[in-house]
Amino acid sequence: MSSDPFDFAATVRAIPDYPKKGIVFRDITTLLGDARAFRRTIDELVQPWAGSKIDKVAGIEARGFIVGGAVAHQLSAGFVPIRKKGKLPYETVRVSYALEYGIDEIEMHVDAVEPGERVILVDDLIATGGTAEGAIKLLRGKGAIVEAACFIIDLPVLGGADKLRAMDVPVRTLISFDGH
Ligand SMILES: O=P(O)(O)OC[C@H]1O[C@H](OP(=O)(O)OP(=O)(O)O)[C@H](O)[C@@H]1O
Ligand SMILES: Nc1ncnc2[nH]cnc12
Repeated sequence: MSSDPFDFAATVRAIPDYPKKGIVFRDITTLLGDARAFRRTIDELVQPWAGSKIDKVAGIEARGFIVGGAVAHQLSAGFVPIRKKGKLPYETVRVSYALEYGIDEIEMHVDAVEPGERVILVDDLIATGGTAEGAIKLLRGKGAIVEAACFIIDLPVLGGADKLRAMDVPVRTLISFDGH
């Protein structure tokens, strides 16, 4: 991997007032569509674990599937989908998580991880951390060891990364944006 600095933030598109007024939506489709940026993003996210034994990568629906699938391939690990409720076909475990307004639920197949397996959680973005916190509860509930949580984008003003660190999960992010 080359060590020249790469401006990851410049490859993410900002959409003001989407999906509602006051939110600046951080659109990663521009990063994903740029072959060099996508490659560099995945290389950079996995860098601390290159060569170490990670059993599985868990990705959160929907954008976490794209990033997590690539990370799993890169680490020669299995992939575990964590989905919004009602989407997985087999028996699941389910957890509620806080949204900005209200609550929702995410699920994982009961047999997706084995006790003691080393897992990295991946999503495109961490905001309040509610979704990732729920995913960590699902993984730990089945005995997995959550080695780290990785996100392309952090919105630090919303405190999500600090929330995960308080759960003893190391957090890796590549870009920080002010505001939300
Ligand atoms: O840290 P949080 O406050 O929990 O927010 C972060 C989550 O929000 C976004 O997903 P979204 O819920 O919009 O779902 P989508 O990927 O299916 O569009 C993002 O991809 C994360 O999964
Ligand atoms: N500002 C934002 N941009 C993209 N996805 C998000 N999920 C939560 N906040 C977001």
